[in-house]
Amino acid sequence: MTSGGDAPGMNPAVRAVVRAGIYYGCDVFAVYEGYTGLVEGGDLLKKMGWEDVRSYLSEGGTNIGTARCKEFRQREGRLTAAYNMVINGIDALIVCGGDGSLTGADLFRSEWPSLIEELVSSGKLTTKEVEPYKNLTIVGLVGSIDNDMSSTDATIGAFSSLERISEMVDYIDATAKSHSRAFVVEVMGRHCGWLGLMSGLSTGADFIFIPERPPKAGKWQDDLKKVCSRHRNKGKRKTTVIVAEGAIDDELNPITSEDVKKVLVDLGLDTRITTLGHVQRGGTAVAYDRMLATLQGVEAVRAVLETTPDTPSPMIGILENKIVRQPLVEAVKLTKSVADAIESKNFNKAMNLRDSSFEEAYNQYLATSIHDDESQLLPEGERLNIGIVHVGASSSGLNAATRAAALYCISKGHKLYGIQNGFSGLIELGNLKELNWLDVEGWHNKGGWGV
Ligand SMILES: Nc1ncnc2c1ncn2[C@@H]1O[C@H](COP(=O)(O)OP(=O)(O)O)[C@@H](O)[C@H]1O
Ligand SMILES: O=P(O)(O)OC[C@H]1O[C@](O)(COP(=O)(O)O)[C@@H](O)[C@@H]1O
Repeated sequence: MTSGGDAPGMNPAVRAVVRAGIYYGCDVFAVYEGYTGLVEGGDLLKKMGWEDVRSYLSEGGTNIGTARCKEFRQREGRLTAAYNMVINGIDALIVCGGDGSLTGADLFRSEWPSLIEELVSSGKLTTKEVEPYKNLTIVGLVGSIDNDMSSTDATIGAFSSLERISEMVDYIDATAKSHSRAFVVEVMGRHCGWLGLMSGLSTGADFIFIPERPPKAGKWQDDLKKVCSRHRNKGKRKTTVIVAEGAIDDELNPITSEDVKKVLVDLGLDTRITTLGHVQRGGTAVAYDRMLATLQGVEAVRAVLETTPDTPSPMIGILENKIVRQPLVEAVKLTKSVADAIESKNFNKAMNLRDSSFEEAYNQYLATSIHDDESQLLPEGERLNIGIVHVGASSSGLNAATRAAALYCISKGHKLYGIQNGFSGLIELGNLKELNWLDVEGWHNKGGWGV
């Protein structure tokens, strides 16, 4: 089943589950339209063959449909769902969705014995019919563009969405640069700032607003102006500000794209708002999500086969590039504690709870966007002259890495020299070029090596 908001990679996940299930000797059913499929049953439960998922790897959205199903939130709905599962011979459920869908799945599992009992006592099913269905096995796959689930580094769809946002900001940059305009780009993510942070990092945005690190109420307007005018004074022709849809200030007041636009207009910048909306969920999955969904889909089937009534429901995650099984309930609980930390204004805790690299990524974003010209500078004696050299075949990302290194060096007072012509540049004098702030402007998305 796919449930909640669709995400690129859900189809590859379904394909992997269907094929791995068949490979391991299971009968595999697709539950169409999320939990609605379980509640309504009938044609919405369909046995799948190997061929039924052909071409799913490269298709966006979810072909088996998804929904937000009110009935499943009620015990009555879950009772009908249990009935439909038993009469179709289904004894395990793999749910690909966000924390809501996985919470529902775990509740369903914990209630299962009492639901079965009720189906027998009400005469809908006989003791013999329910005999093989004493327990329900649940496995969670996290499909969401928001990357808001704790205990996993990436959710299925998040990197595709990030890619889409970065592409769209690149497109917007053309107009921004041509007209010397400012753009406020609003991105999705519900209450999670991962898409906002990572797209800020990937597009070299001048400023970002994310819920986990809210700016000071009543002061952020001046800070935004300071940073944007500093960048303009350095010769930058465009201004990009990313606003996560859940952005707030440290008093928990929402910060909207309109609020941000007003500040930029006040600064004298010709400003437009682009709300990216559902293009962020559209299109085919990037290779990373296809790979993640496939590896995790296979692992989900294995987990179904290995789970016993005593094992906590697993959620399939990825940690430091390894596919892992995590206790689903714990992961959901941890995810909810981020929202609680924000609610109680404990923003440091919220940053730490996100995932191991969230805070680090935020600091690296700051280091490469130079929010402050002076405060990071090291004393004269500690400043270095550093060379950066590229040797071997060029690959994408070299300029982005050089830009990041240069901006970091500048913020600390080091000098970064680009060395031309590989190692031979070290031998021949005159191949050094000091990289200044404006030299690396726009290198976050330029191919080749600008040095
Ligand atoms: N606490 C719950 N109990 C039962 N079902 C739930 C619960 N939370 C969510 N669901 C089911 O999962 C569906 C998707 O949840 P939702 O929160 O909208 O999306 P997501 O899974 O992306 O977080 C809901 O429409 C509902 O059918
Ligand atoms: O498509 P809808 O119903 O307008 O929902 C929009 C929400 O869904 C998302 O795109 C994905 O969220 P979920 O994965 O939790 O469903 C959020 O970023 C956004 O807030």
